[in-house]
Amino acid sequence: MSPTTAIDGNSNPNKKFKVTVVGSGNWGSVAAKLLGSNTLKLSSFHDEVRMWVFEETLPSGEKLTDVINRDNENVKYLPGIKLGRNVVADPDLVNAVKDANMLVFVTPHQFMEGICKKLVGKVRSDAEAISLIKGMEVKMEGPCMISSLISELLGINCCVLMGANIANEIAKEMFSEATVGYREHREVAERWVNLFSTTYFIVSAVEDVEGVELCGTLKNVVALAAGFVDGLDMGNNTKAAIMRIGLREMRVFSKLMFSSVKDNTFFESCGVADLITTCLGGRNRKVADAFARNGGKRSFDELEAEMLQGQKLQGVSTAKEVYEVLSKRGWQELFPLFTTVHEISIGRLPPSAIVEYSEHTPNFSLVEGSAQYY
Ligand SMILES: NC(=O)C1=CN([C@@H]2O[C@H](COP(=O)(O)OP(=O)(O)OC[C@H]3O[C@@H](n4cnc5c(N)ncnc54)[C@H](O)[C@@H]3O)[C@@H](O)[C@H]2O)C=CC1
Ligand SMILES: O=C(CO)COP(=O)(O)O
Repeated sequence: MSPTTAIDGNSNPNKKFKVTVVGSGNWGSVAAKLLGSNTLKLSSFHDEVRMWVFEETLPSGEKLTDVINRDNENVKYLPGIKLGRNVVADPDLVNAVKDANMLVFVTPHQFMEGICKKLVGKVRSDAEAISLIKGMEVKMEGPCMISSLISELLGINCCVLMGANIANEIAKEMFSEATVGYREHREVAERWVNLFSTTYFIVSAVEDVEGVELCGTLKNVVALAAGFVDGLDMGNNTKAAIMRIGLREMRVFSKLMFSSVKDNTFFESCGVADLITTCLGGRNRKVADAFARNGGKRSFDELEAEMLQGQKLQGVSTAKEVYEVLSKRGWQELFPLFTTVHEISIGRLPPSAIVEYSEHTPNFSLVEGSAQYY
C-alpha cells in the first residue's frame, strides 16, 4: 500500500465509492443492511446502497420492490428487519449497476451466469467486485468458480467474502467473523474489509481467492451429510465424524483443483467455522434432515419449496457439480463422502448409506498436488 493511500484503499480524497448489491435474498438483504449502515459512517463512500431485486409479486398483489422501498423491509426474504433508509431496491439490473464502482454479488449461484451475461458491457470499467456466493459452475474444461465467472464475463477484478455467516443471526447483529479472499491487490481487499467491518462483524483478508471460495462452496455438501445424520438420529459422534471427513475432502478437492490453495485458509472463518455453523444451523442441514426423515421419498425440490418459501439450497446442485468433476477424472473413490451425498440426494442410495460407505473408505493424503493413499 502506498503511504498516501487511506485505510479504505482510496488514494484520491475527492473520489467516492458507490456500492450496489446484486441480489436481495436472505443474505443479500442482510449484506445490504450492513453495508448501508457502514456507508453512512464512512466518508469515502456514497450514502446510498442500491440493491437489485429479482422482481416478484407478493400474495397481496404488490411488487416486492415497492414494498421494500415503502416499508424499508424485505418482507419475503428478511421479515422483521429494517434495512436502513439509504438502501434502495431497484428491479432494473442494468440501472442498478450502472453508476457503481463497488459491486457486491450475492444471489443463489445457479442464476449467476444469466445475470453476468445481462451485465456484459454494462458495468463501469473501473468497478471492483466481490462475490458472497457459495457455489460453482462446471464447464467442459472443469470447475469454474463464481468469482472467475464474474471476472471473465465482466472484465473486472473479483474478490470473495465467505464465513460462518448465517444471515438471520447477522441481521440481529450477533457477533461473527468472515474472510475476504483476494488475488494480488491488497489495497482493494482492505477497502472491502473496511466496507464490511462492524463491531459485530469481524472481517480479515487472505491472499487465496480459490481457497476461500471453495471452502464456502464445498461445506454445503458436507452440511447435507450432517443433515442426513441428524434425520437418522445418529448422534453427535457420527456428525462430528462426518464433519471431519468432510473437511478432509474439502481440503483435498480444493488443492487438487488449485495448487495455490493454502492450508491455513481452512482455519479461517471461511473454513472450519463455516463448516460447523452450517452443519449445526444452516438451510442445507435442515432440508437434508427432513429428506432423511422421509426416507428419501420426497425430493429436495419439493422439500425446498415447502420449507424455505423461495430461499434456495446450494448444496444439492453443488454435490452434483462436484460429482461431475469427480466422475470426469475417475476420482469418486477418493471422495466417498462427496460421492455418497450426491447419490443419496438423487435417490440412487438410501440416506443410511451416509455412514455405510465408511467401511470401504480409503485414507488418502496429498503428495505433490495429487491424491495418494496412505
Ligand atoms: N442465507 C444465508 O444465511 C447465507 C447465504 N449465503 C450464500 O449467499 C448466496 C445467496 O443466498 P441468499 O441471499 O440467502 O438467497 P436466498 O436463498 O434467499 O435466495 C432467494 C433469492 O433468489 C432470487 N431468485 C429467484 N429466482 C431467481 C432468478 N431466476 N434469477 C435471479 N434471482 C432469482 C430471489 O428473488 C431471492 O432474492 C448463496 O450462494 C448462499 O449460499 C452465504 C452466507 C449465508
Ligand atoms: O452459508 C451459510 C452460513 O455461512 C448458510 O448456509 P445454508 O445455505 O445451508 O443456510
